[in-house]
Amino acid sequence: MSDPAISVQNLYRYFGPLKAVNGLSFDIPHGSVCGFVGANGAGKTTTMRILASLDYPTMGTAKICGINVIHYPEEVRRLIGWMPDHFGNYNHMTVAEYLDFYARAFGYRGSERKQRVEEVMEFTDLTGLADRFSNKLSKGLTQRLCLGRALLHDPQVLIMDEPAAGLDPKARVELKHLIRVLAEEGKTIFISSHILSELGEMCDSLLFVNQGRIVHHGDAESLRQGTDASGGMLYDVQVVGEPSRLQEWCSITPQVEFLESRKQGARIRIEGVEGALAARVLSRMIKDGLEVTEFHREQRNLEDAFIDMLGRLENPSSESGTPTSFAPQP
Ligand SMILES: Nc1ncnc2c1ncn2[C@@H]1O[C@H](COP(=O)(O)OP(=O)(O)OP(=O)(O)O)[C@@H](O)[C@H]1O
Repeated sequence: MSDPAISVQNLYRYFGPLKAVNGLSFDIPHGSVCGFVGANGAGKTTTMRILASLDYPTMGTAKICGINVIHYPEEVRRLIGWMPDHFGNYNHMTVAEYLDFYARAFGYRGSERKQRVEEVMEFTDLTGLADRFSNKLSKGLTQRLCLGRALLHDPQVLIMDEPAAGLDPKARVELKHLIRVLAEEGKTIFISSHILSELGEMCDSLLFVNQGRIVHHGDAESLRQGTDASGGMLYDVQVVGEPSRLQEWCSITPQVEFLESRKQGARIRIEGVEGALAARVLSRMIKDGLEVTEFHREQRNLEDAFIDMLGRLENPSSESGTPTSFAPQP
């Protein structure tokens, strides 16, 4: 059986006392797209930098297509395309010159180099901008240029750190399209992002990391369903008058949690997944004098699932599934 495209085993990276990566293990099969998700400071960039052979782990192993990144960084660099979250640019270098410079660094010569630069500009839709100064591009075009640079040597594995950060919706759609095309070509893509809804659409699997540890590895659908089953149902509730009354009511009512204020109400969670329980909660709200104008169930999205997961980590007792019962009121 062939080695996974990316394999990380018991990976640790300490910065003094700070455990930025704290025992990560995961495999990503060839030809799949894996989203790497976590709060700021969770250890994503550090992990990706190790995989890109730019940093050493304190302990553990990381392999690309079976090749150890610590022992064989040169070989690994031939296999990966690295798109960092921030990258340097040069004054007075056009798009074509910029790509040509990197193609030369990758060892391409003569007509092969020219052809490779043209192919990459075509793929990233930069051909019409070949003579533009590379440091004068919009954020979206700059990201496409950075992707082009990462693709010059036609790598099997792409590691992308927050490629969609700071992009407007149109540029995000364009980037997503390019990632989809690369995935269809069979490349393995490991991508970090804070925009979970977009990752859910394009990734075969999602890897959630918190404080340097993996808290979930699975597909987006199972995450939505799994969290749904244990994390209850979400409702949008609109009321007449002060929404703060609704918040107070939630704080004294078992099995109901206030999640966030909204213009005329709030988003709340009702524990359990039975419709009958939601009906009892609504009836109790009304009996308790809240003037409810709207009450409807909301679809859980990946952000909800992630926040829930973090909440359960911080408060493991809420995972037990044995909350105080919400008894029907006489
Ligand atoms: N070179 C370094 N020296 C000291 N601490 C570092 C260094 N690099 C990262 N850290 C710390 O390690 C932790 C993990 O950082 P990392 O950049 O990997 O997180 P991240 O998940 O990528 O966060 P973000 O989403 O904000 O980019 C953070 O607390 C960060 O401050």
